Amino acid sequence: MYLHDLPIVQSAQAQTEAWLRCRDISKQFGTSQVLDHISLDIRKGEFLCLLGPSGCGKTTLLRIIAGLEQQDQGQILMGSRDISRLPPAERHYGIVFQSYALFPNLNVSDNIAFALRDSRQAKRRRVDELLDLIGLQGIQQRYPAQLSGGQQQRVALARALATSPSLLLLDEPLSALDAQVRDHLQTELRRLQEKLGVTTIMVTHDQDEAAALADTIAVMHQGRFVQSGTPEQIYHQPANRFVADFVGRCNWFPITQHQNGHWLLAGEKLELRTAPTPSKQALDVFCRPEHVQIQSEWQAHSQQANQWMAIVERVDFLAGRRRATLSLCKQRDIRFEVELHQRDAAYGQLITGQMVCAHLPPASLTVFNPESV
Ligand SMILES: Nc1ncnc2c1ncn2[C@@H]1O[C@H](COP(=O)(O)OP(=O)(O)OP(=O)(O)O)[C@@H](O)[C@H]1O
Repeated sequence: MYLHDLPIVQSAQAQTEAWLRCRDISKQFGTSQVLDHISLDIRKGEFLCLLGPSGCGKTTLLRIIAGLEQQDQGQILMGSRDISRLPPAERHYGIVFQSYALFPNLNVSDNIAFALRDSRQAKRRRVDELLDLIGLQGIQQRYPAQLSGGQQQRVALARALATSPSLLLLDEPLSALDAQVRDHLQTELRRLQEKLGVTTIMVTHDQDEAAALADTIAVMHQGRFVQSGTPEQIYHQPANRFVADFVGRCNWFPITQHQNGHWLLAGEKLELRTAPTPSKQALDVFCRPEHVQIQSEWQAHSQQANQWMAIVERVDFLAGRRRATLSLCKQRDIRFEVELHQRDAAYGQLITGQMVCAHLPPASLTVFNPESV
């Protein structure tokens, strides 16, 4: 399947000409099909994240693009040039791996200058320029063991950028860092990528990281692309249940169809924006926690559709937000999450044991075809 065949409408920007194209790539290790006829287009200057769970084939695809692994089938094209058989060194790509992979016996300066073939003076100038770019001046003489994880990863980035590569390939470059350093480096990485305009493909299994960095996220599942789009498209219009579950927190409400055609949740009529195709089997309706609205019992408007009384069972505090688990009074085994910010009127009602009225706006509800992934 081609990314442009996938269900999300691509942005106008994404329709401009592809700079790098992977066409119908397949790869097997032994009997295991790791990449299954996948195709990918990337535009010049784009930041694309390959997002997916462990083992879905992200790194294998990145390694094939880098030339470190050979595909069984398919082509990699830069413009009209087929580079499928070109050795890695001739592709002139910069690569940063999860483990910093700095040479322990070389100092920062020599690590960064490793791939440069210039005069000693030109090398020194370039190293200074790169250290300036990544905000790490004055550590030229230090060895990797004398640097923090974040510093080592910045040096690895500087080394990858030293030869001004046409493509930057990043394999979970921030995942070994603690949360604060990772957040900071995410911002730095995006700033640097925009400043240099270097086309970038990053592998990650962290949806927040992908959302913070990417122009385009391509979600992978079992060696295939299941959806591609902007972070907002992927989050708000997931193409199927797998994507919905993978890119954020979800509520799944079981619904059944009444003989008169209405859909029911816990025995009450549920209004949906788009009615699912009639089904004998139970379906689940999907709603993000921040889309559930909470009203106090006495404020509830009796004419409003999609209201259920619910009990707050548990409340977690998350930096300015409350995330609560509730259950429907009519059917206590139907549990769901709600997320409210301090500025939301109902914030103070998310207290364990409190009875509240939960409203599920029809526009926030989606029912996926049960056959979708
Ligand atoms: N050289 C290899 N030989 C045999 N199997 C391999 C090889 N490289 C990868 N695999 C297998 O291919 C599958 C996909 O691996 P890959 O590293 O591409 O996944 P991933 O999505 O990047 O996962 P992770 O996020 O855990 O790194 C895994 O089942 C892995 O064990």
